Amino acid sequence: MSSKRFNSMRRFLGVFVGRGEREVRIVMDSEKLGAVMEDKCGVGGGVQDAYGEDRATEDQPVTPWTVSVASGYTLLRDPHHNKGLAFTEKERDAHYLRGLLPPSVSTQELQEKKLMHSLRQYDVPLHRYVAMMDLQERNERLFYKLLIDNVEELLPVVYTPTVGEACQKYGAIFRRPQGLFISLKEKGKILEVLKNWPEKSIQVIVVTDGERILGLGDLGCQGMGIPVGKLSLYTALGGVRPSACLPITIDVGTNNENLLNDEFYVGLRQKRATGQEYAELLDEFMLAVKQNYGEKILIQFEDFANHNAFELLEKYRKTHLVFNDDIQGTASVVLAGLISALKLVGGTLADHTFLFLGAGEAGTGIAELIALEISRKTNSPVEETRKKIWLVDSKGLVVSSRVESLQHFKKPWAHEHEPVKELLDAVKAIKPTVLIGTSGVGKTFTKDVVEAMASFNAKPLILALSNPTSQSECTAEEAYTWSEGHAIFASGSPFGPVEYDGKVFVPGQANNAYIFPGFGLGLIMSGTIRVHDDMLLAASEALAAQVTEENYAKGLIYPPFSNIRKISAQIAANVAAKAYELGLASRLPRPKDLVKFAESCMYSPIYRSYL
Ligand SMILES: O=C([O-])CC(=O)C(=O)O
Ligand SMILES: [Mg+2]
Repeated sequence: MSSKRFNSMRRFLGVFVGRGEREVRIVMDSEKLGAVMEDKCGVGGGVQDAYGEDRATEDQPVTPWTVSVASGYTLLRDPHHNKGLAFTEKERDAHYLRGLLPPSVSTQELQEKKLMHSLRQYDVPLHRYVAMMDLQERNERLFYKLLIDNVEELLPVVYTPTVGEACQKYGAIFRRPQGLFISLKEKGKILEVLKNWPEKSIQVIVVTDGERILGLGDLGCQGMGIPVGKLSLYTALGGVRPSACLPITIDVGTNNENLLNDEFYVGLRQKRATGQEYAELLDEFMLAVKQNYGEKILIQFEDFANHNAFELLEKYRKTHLVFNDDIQGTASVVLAGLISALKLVGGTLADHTFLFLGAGEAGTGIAELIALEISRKTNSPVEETRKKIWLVDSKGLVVSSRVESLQHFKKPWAHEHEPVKELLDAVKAIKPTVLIGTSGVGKTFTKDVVEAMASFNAKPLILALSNPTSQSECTAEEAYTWSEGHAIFASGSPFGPVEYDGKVFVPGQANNAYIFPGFGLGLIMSGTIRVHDDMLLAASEALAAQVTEENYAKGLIYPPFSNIRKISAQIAANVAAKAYELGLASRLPRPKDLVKFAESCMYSPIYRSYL
């Protein structure tokens, strides 16, 4: 066939395939489809489509309606392949784009420059968020290139804290689905719902039921912003390709009266299902996910309320590759900060006394991992090492006289002590060297609390972890001012540098965003089938090792996010190494240099040539 004739055929060869009433047009391009790529990392792999994207593998054939090789106007509307003005002259000829674009040809760098310029025109953070979501829906590679190259500036836009406001207003800003909504209406049909998602080679799912979105409480179905944001970070920070990431929101109703009465609310208008009804939906979901994507699919639980978070993790960690970011990711990032802080405060972890405000997923998760690390390092039983760790909840210090009425996850922390109601009194009684806020309640580290910490510690370690910024236990400025410049401070939401007494302090961001992208990459690239607590310790150690003398000099206990891909590769390598050591990694033979391997697996957002 002459190439001219072939080209015109390619343009018009619309093949209709369908299942049931569903029909989708596929444009066949036999010249370019089918270059088999080595499935090197398990992160990409499979067959490349006409534009070099990774598609189905032999194990996971593409169902007919998902192959779409676009050209012309459709190509400009396809966010996975669109390059906008960066289509070259030759590409414009080859893909029927002539006349559909203005004459100027741009580079990806120039596009970035223009976008950063226009983003900076918006004063309202939510407007920047919406602009970034629009970009993601228009030109995915440019979105990731921009995010990777400007990570410190854009993380607070697509992630915490702005994503919190986006969830609160999700009904008003919803445009197009960025993930799957699985509600009680889909009970009995979840496997079918999963098949509706256009991408088939999914490697990581972030799922929420919206009951505890950051420190903002029950946002029901509007919690979708969280899985979407977390998975953007999986790609930007951890290098997992976007088409392998699936955000899911499970909607079992909401107890948030404001949302139930909001005419723009997008979720089910009913009170939350609980008990057996909830458990059955989750069971069906977990089963369907494994059935559809196989044993090695990573499921990250995010922002579930305490009672469900612990139960789901406990239940499914034996049968699935599951990771709870709020319990385990937060624990790992905080432990990393504590390990690196030892360089500034001296001693070993075992020499310190820890007091938490907040005894939920984050608080008890961190406490348990600290106890485990000390137990490993000192060869003492974890029941012993827990004794230097104290928790305060809404009723006061967690003590043994309260044990009967405590939720099960608080019981291990009910030590012998007389009852103490207020945080300030607990600080004075316990005299902790480290104070950690995980209660989701803002402004609880008062001037008195911080002053008390500074009165018996030369360098009090203060971590205000609750998100978003409005829920932070104190601000960076408050911590430095009230401790007269002595505090070592880090927070879950970002704060800018603070000048106190002629010195500039740079607060670190103790956010699980440091951990989960690299952690997930490590699991995926090694084909790990179960998460083990020792992998969390391995991730913490890798992160702590990335803090430099220059960072310490500024009071930082975390490395800057600008190096995050390098850091993620180190975390991934340490996690994978531990998985191999524990016999939980299925990719054999083990790659020799795991750091290099992790780097080689990472998705690059640089445009590909379509010629
Ligand atoms: O999303 C974040 O910034 C950290 C986190 O997991 C939470 O606060 O629930
Ligand atoms: Mg979370």
